[in-house]
Amino acid sequence: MASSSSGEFDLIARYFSRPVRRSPLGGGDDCALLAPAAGMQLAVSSDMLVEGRHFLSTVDPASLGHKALAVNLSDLAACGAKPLAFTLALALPAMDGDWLQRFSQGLYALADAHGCELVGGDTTRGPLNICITVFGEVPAGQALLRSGARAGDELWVSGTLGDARLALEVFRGTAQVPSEVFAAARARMEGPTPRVALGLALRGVASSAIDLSDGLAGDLGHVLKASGVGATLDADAAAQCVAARAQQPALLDAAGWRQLALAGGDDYELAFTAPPAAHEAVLAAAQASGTAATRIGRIEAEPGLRIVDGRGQAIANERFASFDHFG
Ligand SMILES: Nc1ncnc2c1ncn2[C@@H]1O[C@H](COP(=O)(O)OP(=O)(O)O)[C@@H](O)[C@H]1O
Ligand SMILES: Cc1ncc(C[n+]2csc(CCOP(=O)(O)OP(=O)(O)O)c2C)c(N)n1
Ligand SMILES: [Mg+2]
Repeated sequence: MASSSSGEFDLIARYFSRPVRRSPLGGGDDCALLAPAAGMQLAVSSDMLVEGRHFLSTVDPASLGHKALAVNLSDLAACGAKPLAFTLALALPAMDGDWLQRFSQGLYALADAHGCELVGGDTTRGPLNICITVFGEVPAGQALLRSGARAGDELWVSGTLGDARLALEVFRGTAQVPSEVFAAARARMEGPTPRVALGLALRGVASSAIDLSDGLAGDLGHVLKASGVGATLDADAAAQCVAARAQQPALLDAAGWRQLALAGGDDYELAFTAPPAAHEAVLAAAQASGTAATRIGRIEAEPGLRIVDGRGQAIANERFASFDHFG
């Protein structure tokens, strides 16, 4: 009907209709048109954020706009793909101009930072739900895959781990931390930084990569399975990557820090493998992209994930369960 239609299309025109420059056709027609450069493959990935499951109803809409795109760009980063464009499918409980203004601000700020254009989407009324599909490009045959890890490779992780989970536990009332620790952890939970530059720099260097959303131990399992290999993971090396630990070392015991790092979730860092001969090239890629890279283990021929402490002793009595929507 005309009245509800004009509301819907007015909303799209007002908040989600900037002109596109890099794509032949953006929103407004039945399809958008993309034109990846010659010799490039399209990398495509979707991730959805659902209120109450992926974010709290109290989150700043600008942060939500940022995070909805960030978790998707993180998948492009894991493939070594350069962001091109994205679509936005949105279910909204009501037309709230202030909310939309702030959401689109956060969304476009990250999109602009990566030269990634909004080229279309869908808008309906319903429980708050945001689904983005990103499109990137990567030279044919050069995408970083989960299946490329080989025995003898070093295992690396970017950035920091576990801080988003720490903030979530504070929100849930199950952890208490000093206010400056909470502020930093909350920034990681609500505003993850997709490691796009690192992913690009790792093309031709890393043998495999994955982005970390459900938790390091579980996500690493996908790489091991896809590659037909196993690994030894130094849980204490990974636990050194929790930023809150540097701020407040006595907040948790060693097992607590390991739990955050290996089973926290919501990290949006890259775990990747590379042959030892590429060790210096990995460090150079990390430096060139302004991202920390920490070596946390080694790939082995024997299948399975062996989790050890800093002295190489097996950790048998700790469970590192990853996030599972139906687990
Ligand atoms: N509903 C679906 N239909 C088809 N493929 C799906 C669906 N849900 C997930 N997948 C695929 O399953 C794989 C694992 O999904 P997921 O764990 O969400 O990956 P990621 O952590 O990279 O977002 C991905 O390759 C994804 O494309
Ligand atoms: C309110 C709330 N509850 C729980 C979490 C933690 N959390 C929700 S989904 C998720 C895993 C990642 O989400 P998923 O949909 O599995 O992303 P994908 O693996 O597909 O990238 C985590 C750690 C959160 N961020 N906010
Ligand atoms: Mg997904």
